[in-house]
Amino acid sequence: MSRVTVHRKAHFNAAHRLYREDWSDEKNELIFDKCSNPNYHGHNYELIVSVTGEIDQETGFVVDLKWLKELIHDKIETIFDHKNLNLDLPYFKDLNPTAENISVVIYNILRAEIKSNLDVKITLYETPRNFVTYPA
Ligand SMILES: Nc1nc2c(c(=O)[nH]1)N=C([C@H](O)[C@H](O)COP(=O)(O)OP(=O)(O)OP(=O)(O)O)CN2
Repeated sequence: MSRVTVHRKAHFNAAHRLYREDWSDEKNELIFDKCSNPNYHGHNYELIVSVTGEIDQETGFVVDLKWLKELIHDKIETIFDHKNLNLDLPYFKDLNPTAENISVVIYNILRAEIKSNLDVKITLYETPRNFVTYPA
C-alpha cells in the first residue's frame, strides 16, 4: 500500500488586529507592536491543505482534488475572504487571530469534513516569509 500526501493551495485576503481586551493599550502595543494597530491591517493569506492517506486502488486518488478544492472554497475562502477576522468571524470573538490560531480554526473546520482515515495538515502563510503549520 502507498501512502501519499495530496496538497491544495488556496488564498484569502483578510484584515485583523492582534489584541487582548484584558490588557492595556500600552501592553498590547508592547507585545503586538504594529500588529495591534486599532484600525486593523490586512494580509494576503496563502493556505495549503495537505491530505495524507492510502491511494484508492479503483480511482488512484487519495482524495479527489476537485472535491477538496470545492470544500476549501465553500468552508474557508467564502467565509474568510475579504473579512475582518476580529469583527466578522465568531471564531475570533475571544481568540486572538494570530496565524497559529487561524490555522487551528481552519484545521478544525476542514477536519470535520474529511474522512477520518485521512490525515490533514494546514500550512498558512501570513506573509511570504511568515508561516505556520498545524498539527505541528
Ligand atoms: N507567532 C506569531 N508572531 C506574529 C504573528 C503571528 O500571527 N504569530 N503576526 C504578526 C503580524 O500580524 C504580521 O505577520 C506582521 O509580522 P512581520 O514579521 O512584521 O511581517 P511584515 O509585515 O514586516 O512582512 P514580512 O514580509 O514577513 O517581512 C507578527 N508576529
